[in-house]
Order: sequence, then structure tokens, then C-alpha cells
Amino acid sequence: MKLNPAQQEAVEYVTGPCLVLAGAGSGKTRVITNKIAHLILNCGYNARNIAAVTFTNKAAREMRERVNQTLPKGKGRGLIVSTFHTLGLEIIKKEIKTLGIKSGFSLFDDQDSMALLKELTEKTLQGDKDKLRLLQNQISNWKNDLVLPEQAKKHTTNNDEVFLAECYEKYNRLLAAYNAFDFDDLILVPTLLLKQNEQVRDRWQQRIRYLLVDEYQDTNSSQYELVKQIVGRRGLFTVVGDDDQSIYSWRGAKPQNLVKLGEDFTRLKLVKLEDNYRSCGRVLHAANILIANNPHVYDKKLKSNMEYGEILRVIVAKNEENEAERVVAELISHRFMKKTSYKDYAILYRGNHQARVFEKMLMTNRIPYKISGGQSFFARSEIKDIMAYLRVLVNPDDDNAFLRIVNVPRREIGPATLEKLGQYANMRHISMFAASFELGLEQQLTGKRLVNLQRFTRWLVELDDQSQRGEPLEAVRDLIKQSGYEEWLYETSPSGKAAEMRMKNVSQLFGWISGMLKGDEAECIEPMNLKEVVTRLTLREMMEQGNDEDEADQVQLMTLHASKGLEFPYVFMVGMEEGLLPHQTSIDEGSDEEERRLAYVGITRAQHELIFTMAKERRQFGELIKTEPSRFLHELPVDDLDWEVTKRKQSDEQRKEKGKAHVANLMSMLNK
Ligand SMILES: Nc1ncnc2c1ncn2[C@@H]1O[C@H](COP(=O)(O)OP(=O)(O)OP(=O)(O)O)[C@@H](O)[C@H]1O
Ligand SMILES: [Mg+2]
Repeated sequence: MKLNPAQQEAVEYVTGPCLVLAGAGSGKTRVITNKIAHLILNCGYNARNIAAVTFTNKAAREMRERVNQTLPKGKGRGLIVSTFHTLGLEIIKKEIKTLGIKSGFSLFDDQDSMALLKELTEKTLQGDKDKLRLLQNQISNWKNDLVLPEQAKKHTTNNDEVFLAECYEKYNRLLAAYNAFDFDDLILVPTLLLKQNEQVRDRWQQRIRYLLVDEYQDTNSSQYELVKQIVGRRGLFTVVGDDDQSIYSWRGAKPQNLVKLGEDFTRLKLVKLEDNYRSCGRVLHAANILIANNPHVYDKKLKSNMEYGEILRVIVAKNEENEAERVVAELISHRFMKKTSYKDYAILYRGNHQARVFEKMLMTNRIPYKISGGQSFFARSEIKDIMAYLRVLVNPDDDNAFLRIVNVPRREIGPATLEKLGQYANMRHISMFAASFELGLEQQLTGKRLVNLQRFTRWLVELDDQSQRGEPLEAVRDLIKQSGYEEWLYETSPSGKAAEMRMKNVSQLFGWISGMLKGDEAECIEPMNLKEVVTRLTLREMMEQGNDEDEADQVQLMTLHASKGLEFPYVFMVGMEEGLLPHQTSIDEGSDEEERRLAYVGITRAQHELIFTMAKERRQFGELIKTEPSRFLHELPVDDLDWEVTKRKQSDEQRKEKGKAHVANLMSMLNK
């Protein structure tokens, strides 16, 4: 693969710390993939001593693929390409003894952790959603800053803070009782362990001798500390990033970590890349002009290597339905004229809720599409159910999971039974699952209630035995069959078709499990046992979403956040309105810099053409609100934008009919 001289320099510098700081599309990610190959092929590194960290599972998968293509077969074996969280999980798993935790621990996603917080603040916050969210954020911030409950408690200045810190302490204690970690723990726990335990640190520094980090601008304090602990004094690493694409400050990301890197590693070599290979000149010009409105720590230049390209259009639609209609009509005719594929198009938006009308319009027109994020595969109730079964199977202490499935499908184990069971378990300080076997429970529960409950838990024990006997796949298959889940889906779904769809999702999940147990899933280094599979799936569930049929020819729908690092020939940036982009909260807070960076990320995803759209009216909380064009549209260079002038005289009805006719016309052209 060809590289320019600056990229080449970054790839070949392997004797010390290296930072590549450059704008979008300048080939930073390409530097990382080429450097991995260079380290293995020309510098004598064994692949298993190299780790590359990226931000999403999708990016990790792509990176691994790209590296494998450049290496002779087998040379990439053992290479770690993962997200920060998967790397953290890997460290926890390998150091489970040192950490003194039971294997088969659970991972709690945001919803699980919220359920826990709700439980422990039942009396104080009484389910107040805003306050609960505030508490959850504060705990997350503490964890991201490596602050433990004791330290948090020490630094309180008022009663509110004392309350938050105490909740944090209780929350962590509950997590431990459930033998569970939350998302932020996956970084916090390994980082503190490496920091405090020299032996463990040595072990990991021996294992990972060269570290590469993509999208470095989005690392938070705990992630940065993890990097520091792994590279140690040797300081052999390459990180690449772009401060203008820092869009995760709400998760504690600190672009200042770029500056800190220079202070912490004084030998740091800085490489700047100034050629953009992705976007046409006009797209790049617009992006550069927009981002110039933000203050800059580093001076960066970026010039296009492509032609200047088509004018950037702004489509002004009447309302959100009309916006979706227009985008889909544009897409159909464009595809017809240019003979492109559906997967060449991306529709990018600020918030997941914006996706729905586009989804509907695409479906109506039979256009294949894929939504990344949003209602993810793992958020579907059937997947949550089966995952809960699996979680109980590998970690019977997981009361949350137990409660989710104890009566799904219905087993006549009612709330009164569960309440009694819960009380007894609490008294004995054991899990509900364990409590169900104790003789003492007979005083609380009698007759049929106890029989039903124990039939259920005994059945789980049998499945676990089967799995332990070396038949994990059969155990999972039996679990799904014997639970009667399929029949239950047919009974409870709104239609047979819906039940069928849901069962298809369950089969998909089963397929993944089977692949992981055999070790043929992309992210597997070797076959996994059922415990590992469940933790890995939970992580997939937390990180990202979905059943990634990357190869399929589908229009891509995703949030601006999820589009980071990706590129598409044709991009629609929709909902370009004040209140959406920039988001209302940032307007209220009087700071739009991060939103501008988000717009910059969106614009720089486009390779050939970029179309902005907005709706003049939008429904908000059931009311129709008049909107204003996004300030970012006004910041773009006037000569590069073509604002569509709306013809006022057309009535709504006429417009609607015309839009429909247009789409129908195009479809018939295509079908000929
Ligand atoms: N030297 C080069 N010659 C030709 N094409 C290149 C070169 N370097 C990178 N590219 C191509 O340019 C595009 C952008 O590269 P890449 O994704 O690595 O950029 P990036 O800096 O990581 O972008 P982002 O900031 O959006 O993550 C890719 O299609 C890549 O293959
Ligand atoms: Mg990149």
C-alpha cells in the first residue's frame, strides 16, 4: 500500500513514542495498519506482542481485516486488535486470581446499572429520573477519573456531594455482591491493578511490547492512564488523533491528553499529515472553514488530493416526513443516474430518534438499509431474555438476570413468591438462585410455589452440568428448546410474523455462540468456553450494536458519533437545524464547540458529494415547532452551498402528491 513521505516517516519510527496529529481523512488509520505490518515484517516483532486499540468494534474488525490482508497467512496470529474496553476485559479475565474475584462475573450495561441505582435509592430519590441520571453520570465521571468511593467521600464539600459519594460506595458494594462490573470498571479495574501491582504490570508490559491507539483524542483519563501503565518507561507506542474530532467530552474524553502526552513523554516524536485522500476539494474546504471557528491548540493544515467536486446542496423540506421523502427520492434518482450501490450512501443524524422516519420511508420504498446503534440487536427483548438465561447459567449470583427470566415463559412463579425468596436471600446474604435450594426456605414458601421455583432452578443446574461436561453448545440449544421460549414468543407476539422475526434473532444469537465456542468468530483468538462467550457477548452488547452485515448492499444510517473514522461516497447530513445540531443542551449551556466538531466529523465522512437537509417544521413533544437553519450552515462558505429555494405557491397537498409521484416514477424506472 502506498504511503506519502510523512506517513512513511511515522510508520518507520519505531524506537520511541510517536504521535500522529492530523485532520480527517489524512490517512492516520492507514498509518496504524501499515505500522503493524511493518513491525511484524521488518522489525522482528511477534504479532502477539503488538496491541492496537480503536474505539468501536466495527473499526476493530476493519483494522484486523486490513492488517491480515497485508500479512502472509498466520503472521498475524495473536495480534490484539480491540477496543479499550475489550482490552480491559481481557486483562481482568487473565488476572482474575490476583483480583480475587470469582470467574463468570457479569457485565452490567447502563440499564442494569441504572436498575441497581434505583434499588439503592428507592427511599431517597424515589425513582426521580433526572436525579438518577445525574447520579449515574457522577459515578461514571468518578470512575473515568480513577476516583474510588473513599476518595470521593473525602473530597465532598456539601450534603449533596456526600449523598452522591455514599451512593457510589453502596453501588460498588452491590456490584461486588452481584459479582459484576459496569462499563467504566472495564478500564478502571485493570488500570488500578497495573498501577498498584508491579508483577502484573511486568507481565503485561512483556506481553504488549508495542501499543498503537487510533482516535486518541477521545481517550479519557483512565484510558490514558491505562496506556501509560502498559507502555511503561519503554514508551514504545504510536497514537494517532485529531483534536478537531474530539466528540466524547461527555464521557470524560480529554483532548488535553494530546498535550499531556508531550509532557509525559519528552522524547515524543510528532508527525503531521497534511494531505487528505478522502474528500473532494469542496467538502474539505467547507470542513476547514467551519472548524476554523473553534479555537485551536495545534496548527493543522489539510489539502485535498482530489478534484474540487460538486456543489454542496441544502434541501429545505416542509416537515420531517417531507425531509425523509426528499432524501429517499434523491437517493433513488442519484443511484439510478450514477449506477452506484446502496451501500455508497450514508444518512447521518445527531440523535437516534431522528432515524425512525427515514427508516419508514426506506422501508416503504423497499430500499435495504442498516441502522448502526439505536434499537440495537441486543436491545431487543428476546435477545435480552436469552442473554439473561445465559448470564444466570454462568453466574447464578446475577439476581438481575435471574429476575428477568424466572417467569419468562410463565412458570407460575408470582411476585409474592419472589418477594419471599428475595427476603430470604437477603437475610442469608446469598443470591436468589442459591436461596431457592435451601431447606430453610420451606418456612417461607410452601407447596406448589416451592415446587415451581425449584423445578426451574434445578433445570438450570442440569443445564450447567451439561455445559460443564463439555457440551456447552448442546446446553444452550436445550435451554432454548426446553424453556418453551419459542411457543411463548408465538403466544405473546402481536403477530405470527413478528414472532418469526424474533425467533430469527434468537437463532442469530445462537449462531454467534456456536461460532465463539468453536473459535471461528472474527474476534476469537481461540475457542472459548461458555463463560467467556457470555462475557464477550455482553461486551458486544454494551459496545455496539448489531448484527453487522458489513458486506451487504444497504444504505447506512447512523448517528454522527457512530460515523467517526468511517467514509462514504455520498453523505446526507439531515436535521441541520438549531436545537438538533447544535443540540439544544449545548445551546442552553452556551457552548457549541463540541457540536461544531461533530458537524466537522460528519462533513469529513463524505468522499464525493454531500447534501444537507432540514425541515422547516418539526414535531416536538407532540407540538409542531418552527425551526431555524443550523448556525453551522451559515458558517459554511457561501459559494460552495446551493440553498434550495422553496416554491411557496405549491400547496402542501400538491407537494405531497408530487413527492409521491416522483418516487413512484423512479421506482418504475428502476424496475424496468
Ligand atoms: N498515501 C495514501 N495514498 C492514497 N490513499 C490514501 C493514502 N493514505 C490514506 N489513504 C486513503 O484515504 C482515506 C482516509 O484514510 P484514513 O481512514 O486512514 O484517514 P484518517 O486520518 O484515519 O481519517 P479519520 O480522521 O476520519 O479517522 C482512506 O480511504 C485511505 O485508504
Ligand atoms: Mg481514522
